[in-house]
Amino acid sequence: MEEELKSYLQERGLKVTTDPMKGRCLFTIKEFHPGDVIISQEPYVFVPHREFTNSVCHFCFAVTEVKMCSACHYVWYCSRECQKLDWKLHRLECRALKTLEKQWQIYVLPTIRLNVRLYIRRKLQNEKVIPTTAVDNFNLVEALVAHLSSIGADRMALFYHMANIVNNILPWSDLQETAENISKLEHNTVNILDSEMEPLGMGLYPLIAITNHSCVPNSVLVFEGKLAVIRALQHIPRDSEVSISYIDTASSTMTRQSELQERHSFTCTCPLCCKVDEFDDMEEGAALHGYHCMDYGCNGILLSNSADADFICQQCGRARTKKVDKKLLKKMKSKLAKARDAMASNRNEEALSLLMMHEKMQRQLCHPLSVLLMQARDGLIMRLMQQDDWLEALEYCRLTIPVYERVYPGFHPSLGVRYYLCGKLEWLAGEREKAITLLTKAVDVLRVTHGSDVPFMKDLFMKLEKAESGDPSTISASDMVKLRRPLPGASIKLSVSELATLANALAIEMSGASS
Ligand SMILES: C[S@@+](CC[C@H](N)C(=O)[O-])C[C@H]1O[C@@H](n2cnc3c(N)ncnc32)[C@H](O)[C@@H]1O
Repeated sequence: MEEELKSYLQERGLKVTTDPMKGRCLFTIKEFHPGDVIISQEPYVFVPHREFTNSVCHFCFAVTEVKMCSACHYVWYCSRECQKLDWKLHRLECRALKTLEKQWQIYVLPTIRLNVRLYIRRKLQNEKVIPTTAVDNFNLVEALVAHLSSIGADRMALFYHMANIVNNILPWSDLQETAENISKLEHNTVNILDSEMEPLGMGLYPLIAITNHSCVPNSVLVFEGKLAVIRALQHIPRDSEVSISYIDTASSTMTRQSELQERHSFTCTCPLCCKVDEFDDMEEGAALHGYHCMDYGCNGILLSNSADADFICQQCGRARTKKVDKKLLKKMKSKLAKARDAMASNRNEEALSLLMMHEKMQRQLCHPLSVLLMQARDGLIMRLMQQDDWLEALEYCRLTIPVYERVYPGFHPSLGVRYYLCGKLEWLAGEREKAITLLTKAVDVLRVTHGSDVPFMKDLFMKLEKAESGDPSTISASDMVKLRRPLPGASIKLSVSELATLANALAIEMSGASS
């Protein structure tokens, strides 16, 4: 099988090498050009995220009307075809889930299902019920990193608890092996994103998982349904390492480094991370996470040379004292708390107006290129779009463009998707020329990241063509997909709410055991 894999990769201009720091690496043995597909793979196992359980087909990952499996009530399909295609695997899963004792039913979370499916798929491949190929076999899963030695005792206890849940669903599973697999899944599973880079679910792609991370990657991971595709973002000469980004790169070097260490158990030494102590890197961090100059006409970056010193604008020399900021921060916290209260009791108008006030205060505090401000505006755009307030959403969307251009430079899917959204909003606002400019920019970026053949791109090409010909039906309200915050493209951890549910279950079980 190893030889088969080698020749599979060779045919695609690739090879696997090993590096003492990174482990396995994916290398090119031919050159690739921007937009070229480097490698693609169907998932070994995959499940939708909890919030999409009943809006995404559990087999083809289409976001559409789905029907529940009437036997287990856990799995949903868009058609009889999808149900049939999944049946070999789901048959065992279905039998296990429908006989599951009631007290265990609430723990059938996506991460647990992923493990259950991993077990079943391996069993079925061992029994030759499901065929194996060079790129679809459990050996590839076995070769993935698990970082068991760097897992803390608390986390390991949680993995064993999860393994216990899996064992209640599949009594023939092995506790230790499942706990180790959970760690493996944590380090290698990726978020499956839709074309607008919205996370729909998670999948394990053992071949794709050989690709290492860089904060300045030469490639990008995108999805066509559940098919994972790695595309070149630039010219990649032969004998180069293929890299993708595991995280949202819109953050300072220190933030990126701690996220990579915490979530992926390594220290990044990419060209951007190597600059960690340099002045340029500090300035960049201060723009992304720092304060606005007290002269609101000045866009200088503020730096402080000690913990209790004022911040000094590097452009005009004005100082910003921390005392003033404390007051403003207190006001902002209170607005945010009130907005959350309003959201919790569905007082949406009130929540929106509080969030707008909060954003205004944030403008006084944050540098115009701040990612915090950008994220707050993304949240507002989403809320305004949910209320079909296209004009107000456009105002905020325009403000985010320079920040997106800075934090997602070059061919970045998030930038392309943002140009697309802003272009659609400009069209709805009657700004034809601006819309065409933005849709053209979207095409330029997304053609490289997504390729030209996917339905999403065909739709964009058609919209641009219609806009250029002045067709009034180019974009309508139904084209406005509700925006959520894009998540990084690679690797998942258990979500906070999943962890809370499981930790709670663990506490209950332990108190039960001791009484
Ligand atoms: C999805 S795997 C990538 C393939 C991995 N190198 C292997 O041998 O299977 C992720 C793991 O690879 C390693 N890794 C990825 N990118 C790295 C980098 N830039 N520097 C050091 N280690 C890295 C880390 O151990 C990380 O947890």
